[in-house]
Amino acid sequence: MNTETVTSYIPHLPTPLAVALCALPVVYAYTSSRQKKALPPGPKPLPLIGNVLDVPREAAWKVFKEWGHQYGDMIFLHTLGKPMLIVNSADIAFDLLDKRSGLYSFRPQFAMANEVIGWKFSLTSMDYSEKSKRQRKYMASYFAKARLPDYYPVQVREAHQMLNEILDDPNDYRNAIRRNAAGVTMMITYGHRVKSKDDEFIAIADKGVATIEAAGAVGAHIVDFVPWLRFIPDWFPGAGIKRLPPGTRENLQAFLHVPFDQVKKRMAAGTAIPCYTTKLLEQTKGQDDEGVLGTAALVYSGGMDTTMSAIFTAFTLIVANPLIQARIQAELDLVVGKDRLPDFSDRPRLPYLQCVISEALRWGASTPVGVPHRTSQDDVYRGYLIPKDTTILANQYAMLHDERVYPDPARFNPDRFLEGEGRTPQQDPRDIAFGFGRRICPGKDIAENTMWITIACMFYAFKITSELDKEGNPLPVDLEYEEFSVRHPKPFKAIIKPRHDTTVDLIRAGNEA
Ligand code: HEM
Repeated sequence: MNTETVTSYIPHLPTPLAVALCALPVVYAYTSSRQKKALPPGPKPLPLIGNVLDVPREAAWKVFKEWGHQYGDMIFLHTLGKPMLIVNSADIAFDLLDKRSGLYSFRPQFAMANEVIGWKFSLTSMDYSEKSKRQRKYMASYFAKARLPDYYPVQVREAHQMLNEILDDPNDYRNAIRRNAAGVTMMITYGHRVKSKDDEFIAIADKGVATIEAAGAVGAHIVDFVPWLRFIPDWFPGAGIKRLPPGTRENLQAFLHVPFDQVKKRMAAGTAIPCYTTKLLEQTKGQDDEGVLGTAALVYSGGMDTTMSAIFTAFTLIVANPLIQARIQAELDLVVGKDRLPDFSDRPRLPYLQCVISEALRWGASTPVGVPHRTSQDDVYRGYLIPKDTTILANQYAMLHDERVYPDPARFNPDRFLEGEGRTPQQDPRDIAFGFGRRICPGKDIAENTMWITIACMFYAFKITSELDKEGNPLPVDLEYEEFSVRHPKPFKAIIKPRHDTTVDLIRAGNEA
């Protein structure tokens, strides 16, 4: 399954906007005591159907950003008996989701995805609780900053293999980049080496991740609003309301169990490669296999498509801006020299490349509305009531393209983050792009490292341009996105050539090391 077709339903980001798009809307009813406080502004709801017709079906984050000019940075919508607050500014997101995270760390619940298909195992769909805290701890300990150097060798090896694959078939560069990211994920999670893009475990994982598609627009199913309907057996007349494409549940179960069971077998045989799953199984001593299995699957389902999106944004923008590419390469040549490929030890001496990575995370806004949060109690903020059970959409796209914070936001300009010589770098986009508070992305640093080594190796080794016109000039790169809950820049044909005579030998030698 091609990832691009899967992105709209990545379970990590369960098409949150669909909440506002579905049938059976009911305008939220407020108790008289709450009515004393005003709700934040927003488009006027219609009787019965609330704001359902107001919410655009495509790239709603862009429209929400525009609405900000009319309603401000907090926009309230009435949908399906579930109120929704769109937050357009980072300052408000920090105030609510970080500083008041005790009230803002639940998740909205979607019965079709969670109960009927089976995604309730996923930390992303769990309310803040002892269970979710425990699972976050598993991930936080394994992906803690101090442990990240342990994973450098895997990330470097996979990046080197990617360079070889691109040398062999430059036209298939996207699959080489994808195999590289999948290779890192599978090795770190299950100790499984991905040798080719046709790897069996990747096929199982992709099919598993794709099962969330069966939820359609999450919220588009009646079980999302009448959750007890999920208990009706499939044979019961009318149970078609929750019928799934054949194989959906099985594919999800295979994704959860096949790689996990293999690790267990290898552990029993003493042949397991140390990885997330072995470490957590040893640590939990059979007391929480479900938590280990679920969080292991989340490393793939939550981390793959998002990391790919960020890498492809950086790749596309660097190719689209030849001067930026030349600057990256000049910096790499100076620091790395001509006799080896880049390594993590070079990173502190490559400040411009770091600015490019940060700017790609900003510009691409991979997860434009993050993963929705939900309030566990009523709150009052800036004089407005934010009722209990309000779904909070942090509009990261609007925050990362906020002209008050990032002047000329549509321009890809890594210089915004340069330090020194009297400069004041603009707000670090990593504080926004990975979410907020108690639910902040636990994979943010490992994701950035995979992105960094991939881009460093790619542009150290290759000069990359877009297709040429008849006069031999590069054609402009299409900078449009496929707009899903994980956004991807559109694929384009690139011309990829080794930069120096010696580069081919370096790449081939890198693969053998
Ligand atoms: C560039 C890559 C990535 C981006 C942009 C990204 C973004 C995000 C965002 C915005 C959230 C929601 C945070 C919130 O609720 O406020 C999130 C949650 C999460 N991410 Fe990532 N992520 C990336 C990579 C990864 C990786 C590599 C992993 C696994 C190692 C991962 C695992 C998770 C998990 C498990 C959650 C749910 C946390 C929870 O619900 O408590 N992500 N991510």
